Amino acid sequence: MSTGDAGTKLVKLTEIQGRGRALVASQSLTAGQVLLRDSPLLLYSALPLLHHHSHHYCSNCFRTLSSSSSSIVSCSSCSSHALFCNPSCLSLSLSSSHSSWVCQSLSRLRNPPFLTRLENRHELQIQAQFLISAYNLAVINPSNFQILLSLQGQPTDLGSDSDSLSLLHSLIESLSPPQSNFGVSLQLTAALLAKDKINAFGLMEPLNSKAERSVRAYGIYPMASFFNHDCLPNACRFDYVDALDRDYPGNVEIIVRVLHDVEQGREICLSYFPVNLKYSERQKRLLDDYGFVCACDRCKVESNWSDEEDEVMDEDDGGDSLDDDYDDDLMVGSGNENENDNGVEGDFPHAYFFLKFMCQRENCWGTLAPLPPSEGVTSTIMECNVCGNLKKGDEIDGDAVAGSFGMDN
Ligand SMILES: C[S@@+](CC[C@H](N)C(=O)[O-])C[C@H]1O[C@@H](n2cnc3c(N)ncnc32)[C@H](O)[C@@H]1O
Repeated sequence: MSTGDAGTKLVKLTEIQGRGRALVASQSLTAGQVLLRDSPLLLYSALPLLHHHSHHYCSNCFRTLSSSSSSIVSCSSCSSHALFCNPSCLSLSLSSSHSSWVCQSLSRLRNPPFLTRLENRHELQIQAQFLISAYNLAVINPSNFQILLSLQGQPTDLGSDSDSLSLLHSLIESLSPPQSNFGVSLQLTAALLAKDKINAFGLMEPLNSKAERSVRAYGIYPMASFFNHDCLPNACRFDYVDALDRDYPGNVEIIVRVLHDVEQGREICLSYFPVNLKYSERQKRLLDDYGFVCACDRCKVESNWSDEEDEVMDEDDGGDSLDDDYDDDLMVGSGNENENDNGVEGDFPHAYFFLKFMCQRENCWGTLAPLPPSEGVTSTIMECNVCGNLKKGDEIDGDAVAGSFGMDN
């Protein structure tokens, strides 16, 4: 686990009543500042077991393999199912994520009778790959496995799908995981799946011509797992999968940056999904997937909205979008008596957040954060954490944004 500046912890772990463990700023932070760089405890593929993709990734670092590269090597046992950028990725992986048990287990899952049980069940195939990585971690790195077990998530968080749990556990048992101090049990499998459900981050495919980005791999990050959720977050996370041109050593690290200045002692929160989702959807996802009722400032305001107002968030393109007309109606001075000092209507005080921090590219819905400050001076360039777009961010008054309702400055 690593934090932003060399040797300096910019966030500290604390306990907040009703929210569990949380990360708070241990000093004041400047907009765009990197407060955390985190490497995964474990990583696993988001692709189905038998995928027919035109391109492949390194099974160790998940970098795209270029067909013209002469350094690509494969696992001698499962050959083209596990390719690696170069011999060092291969040798690292053979003693860690692609141990002989993982290799044999994935090979068995790709064939009957295992595959038959998982056929057309994409989600179960991904969960099976997670469980193989997790039971492998228990053997190759017991202390990291212990950290995984200490993360939030109890079997009860899995909901009522006991059939999937039984199926996945019986698959794992029949793959005979190697002996570890933790054993193999239905309770452990259920606990692991709950940790995964609550804490996994998706590493996205870089945006290409497709309108939607897909997930390439999932990772569980020891420190980033402590960020709580807010529907108007003050930080967002970036990954730079396949990036070549950055000061960025790992392909699978995640980097968290603050959106605006944050004072010492403030909790740092991410949004667990795109910020444009409407109130009812956010509440449902947070309750179903994360087991809590969100009472953030934005939810308090939107809980008073009528169904029609909430629905407007979901109109246009048939998606979960804040449509352009809606922006105009609510943001430009309309002479409404509920306007506050910033010219923002009283029933939509977070309008500035959307203008300043939501990517306006079609179907993107990413969050914009300033590039890291240089010598303490905030950058005027905003970077989208989904599409990577860079845009000049000074058209909107930053003080008005920070001063608007629900934002900590
Ligand atoms: C990724 S973990 C975050 C760290 C967690 N608080 C812990 O103690 O490890 C997600 C869990 O934190 C809790 N949580 C996150 N955001 C919250 C919020 N805004 N209000 C209450 N609980 C929250 C929920 O239990 C959720 O399932």
